[in-house]
Amino acid sequence: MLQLPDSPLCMKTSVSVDESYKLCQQLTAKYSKSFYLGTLLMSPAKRRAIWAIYAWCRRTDELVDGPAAAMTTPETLDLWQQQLESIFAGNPVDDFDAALADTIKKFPMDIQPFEDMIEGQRMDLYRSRYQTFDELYLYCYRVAATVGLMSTAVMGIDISMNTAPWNKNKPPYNPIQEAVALGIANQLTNILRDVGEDARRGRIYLPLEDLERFNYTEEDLFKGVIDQRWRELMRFQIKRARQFYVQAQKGIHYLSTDARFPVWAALIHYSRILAKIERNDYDVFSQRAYVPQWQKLRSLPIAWIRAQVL
Ligand SMILES: CC(C)=CCC/C(C)=C/CC/C(C)=C/CC/C(C)=C/COP(=O)(O)OP(=O)(O)O
Repeated sequence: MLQLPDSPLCMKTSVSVDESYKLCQQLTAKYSKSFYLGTLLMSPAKRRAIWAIYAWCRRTDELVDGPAAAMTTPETLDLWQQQLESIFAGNPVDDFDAALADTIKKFPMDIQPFEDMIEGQRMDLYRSRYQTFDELYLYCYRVAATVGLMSTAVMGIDISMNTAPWNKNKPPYNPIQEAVALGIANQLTNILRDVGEDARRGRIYLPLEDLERFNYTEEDLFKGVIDQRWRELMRFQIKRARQFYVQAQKGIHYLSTDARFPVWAALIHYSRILAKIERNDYDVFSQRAYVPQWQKLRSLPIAWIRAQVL
């Protein structure tokens, strides 16, 4: 279980910045093997920054999704927000924060996506249904697109992609919409993969308006009914997620050269989960759409080629 301070603002970091990065690295490697491998393809400075961001996001998520989540109240998130402000003011509170405070100094970024992510976790505290796709989009924006914005600030953009002679006076194109789209696509994929697991916790992330459109009820979902209505509903959801992947792809060549390969690798890997759901005939109730390690490895050369030519 992750260590979260009881009374965060009273604590002080007891480790050096390097040790703090090490803690963030270990946490990243422990919780997300493939994400961690992706960061190894980046320059040392950027990869450390991504570990610091990942550690903060994971700890935020853990507050409402982890083993101690039953103890989390809105006040816990208020304290977490204050701790965030303290990090941004250059006063790290606990041992993981020192790395993030250093990252913010080296890669200037806005506090807004971090605050938005806390708001997203707050939604998980009081909501277990989303009526419309717009409502779900807001949730996905807060818990996942924010990660895209934070990471893009670290990965940086490639000025040479942006400076045709006739564009010299224009600011370089920053692929913010595309970064947001990848976060949304990833989160929608996650939601589709985890329908069964979420239902067992009484949660439905699929918009209820979509259930209604395909004449599929909440009760059907809790029973795990797989029929023509369900398959049509899932086809619709998968198509929507893929549209966000397509939008995201268009932004990758604006990123700095060393970031393109890991981002392509992550995009290909995550979108494969959708194909896996199709291959499982849309059964997301009794099996988890899982992409085996050898398939992840197989997509690396494809990702590499795309990063060079697209
Ligand atoms: C495309 C452009 C221009 C930039 C890229 C910007 C990036 C990196 C976007 C990706 C953002 C991202 C990683 C969002 C997180 C989404 C998500 C659903 C994470 C799931 O995390 P885990 O819960 O650890 O997943 P697993 O359960 O699959 O391990």
